[in-house]
Amino acid sequence: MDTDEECSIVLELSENDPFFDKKKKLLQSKGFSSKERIYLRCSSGPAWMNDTVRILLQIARIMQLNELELYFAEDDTKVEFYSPRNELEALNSIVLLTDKSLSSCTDFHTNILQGLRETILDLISDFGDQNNVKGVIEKYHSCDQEECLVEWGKSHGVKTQLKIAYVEGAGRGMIAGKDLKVGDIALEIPASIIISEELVLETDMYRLLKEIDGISSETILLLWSMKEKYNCDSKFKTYFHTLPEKFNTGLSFGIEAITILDGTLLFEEIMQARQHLHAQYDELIPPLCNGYPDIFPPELYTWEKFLWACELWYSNSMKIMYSDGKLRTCLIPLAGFLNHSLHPHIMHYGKVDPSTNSLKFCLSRPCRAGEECCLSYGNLSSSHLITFYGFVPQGDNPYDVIPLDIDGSDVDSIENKPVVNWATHMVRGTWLSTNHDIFYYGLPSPLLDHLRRSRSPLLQTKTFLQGNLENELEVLGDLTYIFDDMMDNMGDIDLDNRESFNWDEKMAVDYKNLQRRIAHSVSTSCHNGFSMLKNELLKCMAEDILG
Ligand SMILES: C[S@@+](CC[C@H](N)C(=O)[O-])C[C@H]1O[C@@H](n2cnc3c(N)ncnc32)[C@H](O)[C@@H]1O
Repeated sequence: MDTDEECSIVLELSENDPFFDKKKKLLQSKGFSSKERIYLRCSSGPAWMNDTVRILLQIARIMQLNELELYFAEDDTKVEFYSPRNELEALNSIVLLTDKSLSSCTDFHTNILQGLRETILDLISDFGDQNNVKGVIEKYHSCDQEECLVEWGKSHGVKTQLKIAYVEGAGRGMIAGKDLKVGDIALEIPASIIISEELVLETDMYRLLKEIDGISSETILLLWSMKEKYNCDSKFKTYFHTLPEKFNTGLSFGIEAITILDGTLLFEEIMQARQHLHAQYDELIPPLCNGYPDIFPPELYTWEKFLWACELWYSNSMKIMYSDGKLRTCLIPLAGFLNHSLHPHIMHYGKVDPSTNSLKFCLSRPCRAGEECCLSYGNLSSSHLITFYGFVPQGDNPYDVIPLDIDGSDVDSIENKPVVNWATHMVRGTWLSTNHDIFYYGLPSPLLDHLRRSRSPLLQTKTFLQGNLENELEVLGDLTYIFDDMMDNMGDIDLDNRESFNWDEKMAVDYKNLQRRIAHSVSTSCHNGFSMLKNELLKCMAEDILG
């Protein structure tokens, strides 16, 4: 921010950004550099604010891309939107920049900056309104246990603007008690009531477990929580009383649901996770119960109770950065009622504030009174959410990708242009793409470029020359083969008796339909591509004949 006559904001891509080169290239493709000074000139016409905001957002979006979004980001000026997460991060990053500038600018510039801030806040609000997935509140349930926990929390210093209620399809959730705006603290939890490894350090259990080679603090905490749940004198007994008796995650899927999943990515994910947990249980628990039954009473350390604790930690824990700079996996009473959304209100919550020694859940977008206030659990695919949390989020999940088992290593340069390497390749629903033109087809450019180069390393790509068009047809042919085969392997689902399905079978069917829809969209986009390419090839041949 300049303090002289010209008011400006500088957006700079950090050199420490792990994707600096890729983002710089994308910025350049849209006519920007990695450091852009944007002048805020109200004299430059009535549309200056909209024009300025559009440019600021274009740059901020690219700077805020994560790796997966970057893979699917099309180097095409038509693309204005990458993902809900990215949009909110980009808008919030501009608010942060204006706040910083406002704290150091002259009176002359205050109005301009405040005007810009208001405009961005309106955009954040509009973005939320357009994308709100309404949590339907089931008012008739009572939340006695939960109310006790709120009271217990308040007596330990919790500050909350949220109430607990039942939300259709998601169990309990947290609802705004009044209108909350960007930056407001919806919930504040003192570090003293967070369940972390610190609690266990002084116990006999810890002294024994720490001797086991390679045991993680997460595993120690998990074993501690299995016993603490039944400790009548536990400081956390009010918290443990509010936990469900059953979690219903993918880890507890029955054989029928698993059978439905045959041929899907989720099948592999659940099988691997279960094998891992069984191996861990067999290695750890019987020797502990046999050797130290006083500390590990066998009746508290059954396989079922172990699975319950695993599901608790997978679905309810958060990774928190403490003031000492250490990242700890924690259970956080009350915050554990916050549900996940693809359009979350709260995106940043993982750091203990050293000045208050508390964890603050601040809003990145407004939440109206009576609206469910949601978190982002992270950039997670539906298969991960089913396996470890037991639900499929509503709406289009940009992290639902199908990885492709092809060698990702690329040559270093082609046509004298440096090639940006990607170690792995993937696809997602092509309905998420805005560019279905020839040479794009709604598919990710890194994948297409890789397939083009591996078929024909020296061709000039994206040209209407016959050789290149034929190469494109072969690339799309390879992809169609992969995805038609995937759909065949998944088989059909008999949906006639869906209503009689159990919770796990329903989830399995929903997931299979999702993977099928993605594979089908890729196959359809390839077929549309074939038509475009064949038309161009015909034109090419006609021109050749006509000379
Ligand atoms: C941290 S807890 C949130 C509180 C939880 N609803 C409860 O009643 O205890 C995480 C669990 O909430 C549920 N959940 C969270 N977000 C959800 C969503 N968007 N849709 C459906 N269920 C959700 C899942 O069962 C998940 O394992």
